[in-house]
Amino acid sequence: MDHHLLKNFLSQTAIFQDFADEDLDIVLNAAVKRHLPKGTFLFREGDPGEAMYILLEGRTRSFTSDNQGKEFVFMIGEAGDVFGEVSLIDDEPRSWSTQTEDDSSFLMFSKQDFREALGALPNAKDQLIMNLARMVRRLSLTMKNLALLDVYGRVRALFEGMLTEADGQEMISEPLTQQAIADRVGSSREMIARILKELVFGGYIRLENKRIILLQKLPERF
Ligand SMILES: Nc1ncnc2c1ncn2[C@@H]1O[C@@H]2COP(=O)(O)O[C@H]2[C@H]1O
Repeated sequence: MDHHLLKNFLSQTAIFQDFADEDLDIVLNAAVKRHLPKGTFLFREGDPGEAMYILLEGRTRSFTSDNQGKEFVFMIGEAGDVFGEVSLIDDEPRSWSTQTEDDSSFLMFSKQDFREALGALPNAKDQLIMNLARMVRRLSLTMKNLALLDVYGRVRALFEGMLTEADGQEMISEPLTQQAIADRVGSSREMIARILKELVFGGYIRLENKRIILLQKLPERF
């Protein structure tokens, strides 16, 4: 992407959407473009925060894990999402790990450039606060689902948030393994295998190359 396309891209991200043209130049001049192959860690939970990233292309997975390797995936990041600003704001370690799911490219801002750009751009702080507010809301919803829904309810909420329409069919076009579903709802692969089997048996879904086709609305309860 050249400078003009990058500016256009930034102006459509949640964090830089209302920036004046010359402010976007300041932001871009502070950034370095990085390409990271699939499976690269942007950072690991507990690392010191050295940089902030904006995803240009590709996908990321943000998660926390225990020392047995069990993971809980908080979010799948897409183009325009921001990663790593929290540690640059509060100087505390990274709150979770983020890894690329595909070959991905980013704009990277070092801690120092991030702070200088913030100082030079009066509305940057407001936008960051808005972004933090979105994070809190997202986290509240995740907590609510974990606390109040059973595993089937969390699977249903996950699927409903991922459904898209293609060729007159509702489906989840992102290929999902049973383990990936388990990691996103805080359950085990075995439990997810059981739920999927019952949903197929009940005529609610069809599985096709790790993709899920919705045949009828998922039941409230299971
Ligand atoms: N609740 C959340 N919703 C979305 N993104 C988050 C949330 N919590 C943390 N992050 C992002 O994940 C990053 C992990 O490293 P940092 O703590 O530096 O900065 C964090 C944010 O960019």
